[in-house]
Amino acid sequence: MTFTDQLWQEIAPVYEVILSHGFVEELMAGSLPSPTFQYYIQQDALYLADFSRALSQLAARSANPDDMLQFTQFAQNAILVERALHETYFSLYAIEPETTKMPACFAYTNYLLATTSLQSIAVGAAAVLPCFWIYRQVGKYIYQQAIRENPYRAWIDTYAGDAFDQSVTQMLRLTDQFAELASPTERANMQEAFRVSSRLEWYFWNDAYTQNRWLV
Ligand SMILES: Cc1ncc(CN)c(N)n1
Repeated sequence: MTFTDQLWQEIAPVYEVILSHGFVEELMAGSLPSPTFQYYIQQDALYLADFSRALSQLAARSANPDDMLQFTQFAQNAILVERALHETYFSLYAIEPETTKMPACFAYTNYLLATTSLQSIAVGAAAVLPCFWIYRQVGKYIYQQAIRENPYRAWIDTYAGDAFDQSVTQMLRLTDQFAELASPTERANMQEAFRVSSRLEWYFWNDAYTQNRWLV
């Protein structure tokens, strides 16, 4: 069993509650209210800018030029590919970008930036891995079940598509390589980082579903 297989096994319960979350179920059925999706897409635009920054930090800190190139490509795609998806929905709904990060987005982006700048590259890679892997799995799961005329079809096709699939496979390979070189303590820190980000993925969808705002 690879290291990343072990990571997935540990967060399997988190993945199960993500799949049964109202946001994912309603997105799949095409019945998710558009204000819920608008909140999500506005927060996600803020998230992606920092996600890309976190990947750029991993690129800058890489000793190996191939790793540097790989992280740079991931950082670029987060802006180019996923932003194009966002722009589709921004113009469809005629909404403006949001400037305030709500609690889950705030927690998640700060966690990614802190981890990729202050921890080892291996731990930083484990922290960003759920952003790739969980989205691919959720995308494929929804793709298999969703009706064709789904208003969220562009979102579904992006995350269930081949291009995203390939980047996830590359990210998994990189993480397994880092784990091979890591000490037992560092591997434990990688597991913890993967767990925390996986939980924050759930919170991100939950904030959108509940339209959560700062209460104080
Ligand atoms: C919150 C979140 N996590 C992951 C992804 C996919 N990169 C995303 N767009 N947004």
